[in-house]
Amino acid sequence: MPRLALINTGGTIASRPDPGGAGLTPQTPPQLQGLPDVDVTTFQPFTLPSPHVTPQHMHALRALIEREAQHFDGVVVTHGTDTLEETAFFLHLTLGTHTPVVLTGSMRHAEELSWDGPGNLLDAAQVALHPATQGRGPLAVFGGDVFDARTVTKVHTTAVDAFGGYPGPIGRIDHGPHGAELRYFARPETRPVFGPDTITARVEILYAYAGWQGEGFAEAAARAQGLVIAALGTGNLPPELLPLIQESPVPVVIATRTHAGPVLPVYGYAGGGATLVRAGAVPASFLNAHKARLLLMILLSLGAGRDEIARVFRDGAF
Ligand SMILES: NC(=O)C[C@H](N)C(=O)O
Repeated sequence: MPRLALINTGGTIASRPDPGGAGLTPQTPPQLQGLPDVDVTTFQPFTLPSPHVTPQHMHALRALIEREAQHFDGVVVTHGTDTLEETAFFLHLTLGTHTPVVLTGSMRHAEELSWDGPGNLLDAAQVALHPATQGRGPLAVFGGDVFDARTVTKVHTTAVDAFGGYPGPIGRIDHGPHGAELRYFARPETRPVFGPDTITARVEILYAYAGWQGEGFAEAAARAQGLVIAALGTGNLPPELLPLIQESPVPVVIATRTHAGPVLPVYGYAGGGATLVRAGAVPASFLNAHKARLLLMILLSLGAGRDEIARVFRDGAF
């Protein structure tokens, strides 16, 4: 019998209206239905709405998976959708296990007619136990789409089809006359594994906008060990930011607030991406700001200096 570890962490997939409370809260972990021939062992490291999940929770989840995965053929993590992509990417960066790990959740709760928890959980379990999932690192499964942890992102606040991210899913699971059919559109890749003992570094994100004069930059640079800026377009900023980045006491990574495409240092006007890179900033490649933050936190927690940080982001070594 295939053995599956089901790790429940909270989110809407575990939520119901709180009697006497203000709204939904995580209460009851979901149960896997539809796979009677699978031996399921359940873990519950925490029960949180995902806006309460921190990198320390991700680190604890990683330790649990590293410890337990060897006893299982697949691991499914149920998680709130708001920060699911951050936990998925943290696990992508830090998990060394070869056992497939799949994250899923739901957009509707168990008392709604459109409850999408059981279907997503079944899909996630079938993906995790499928031989073609071997060697792919942590994945996210939602609405039948299978996503890479590096690119997956929540693209809708309420739709059941809430996950996307350029360039889209790397696989698809459907249920045909012969049962589950899983297809991948890309081959597995090897990836480096980063293994910090603890997550000690503080990294903050600043969000750029037309007319930003750098408000908040100095304060953030004084209390953090690294900064990520969700910049404009290909990674450009208003001119007032250029001297701040030049003199920044901490590494600055430039991501984009645009929803797809790389950060590319092409513009040479003050604050243009080429001038920011010349001033020492590091382009985040295709990572969104909150994933770039996790990578920077992990690198800083491992003691990486500016050159090593720049190399990892530049080479896409993640
Ligand atoms: N659909 C969800 O799971 C959203 C919820 N707020 C959470 O992330 O915990």
